[in-house]
Amino acid sequence: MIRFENVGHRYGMGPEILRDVSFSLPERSFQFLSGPSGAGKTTLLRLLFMSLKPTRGLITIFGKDRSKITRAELPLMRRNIGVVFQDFRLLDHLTTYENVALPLRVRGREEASYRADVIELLKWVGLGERMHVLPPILSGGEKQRAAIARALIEQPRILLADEPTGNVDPQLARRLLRLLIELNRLGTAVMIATHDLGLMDQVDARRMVLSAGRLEIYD
Ligand SMILES: Nc1ncnc2c1ncn2[C@@H]1O[C@H](COP(=O)(O)OP(=O)(O)OP(=O)(O)O)[C@@H](O)[C@H]1O
Repeated sequence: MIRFENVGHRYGMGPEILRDVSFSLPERSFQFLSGPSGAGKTTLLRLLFMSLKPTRGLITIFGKDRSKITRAELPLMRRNIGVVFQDFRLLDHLTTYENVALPLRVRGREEASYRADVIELLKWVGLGERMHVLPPILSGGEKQRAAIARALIEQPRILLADEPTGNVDPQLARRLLRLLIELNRLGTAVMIATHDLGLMDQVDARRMVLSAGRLEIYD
């Protein structure tokens, strides 16, 4: 589904942050991405989401050469990639329901065509009772689940989550992890970037570890 071959990245004239990174992400796979702070996890996620271009190497995303994907093609390609950012990026003036529905609204879909899907997804992440609340009133864990629902509303083939359990207590972190495992069971590939060793120990999944710009994979 996605392949990196000898990918390197540097910001401007700075040092190479990622070096000779090679891996493939199969359909329906589940993996953790870890490594010390500053190791390049967010950079790797940005390359996957196509918000950065690699400075060298080859990336193939859904069968297409990344270097040949035009700006005009990006929105359509990105519908296959759900992202949960570290800071959630929910819009405070929209309700939870409206935040989750936003990607569809932006695309010009009629509300009647998606309303039931948004409600079902909100119930699935456990926010059925919170859908008319504004994000500033949600708890950290509820915001996290709202961000996950928004990332999933277009039924992406892969979900990328950057430190999804960074701001929640261990019990909530376990619940979120169960949600992501269930999502994976239903067919979506999942990549979780995290420092949290305790979280990784709860699942027997592939570990991709970045250190000093290089990637080691433990299957
Ligand atoms: N836009 C940028 N311009 C220049 N340097 C950057 C930029 N973004 C990140 N870096 C540098 O690239 C390196 C890797 O950063 P990145 O955010 O990918 O690491 P990370 O593993 O996600 O870290 P953390 O776990 O702390 O979030 C760091 O040294 C960082 O300072």
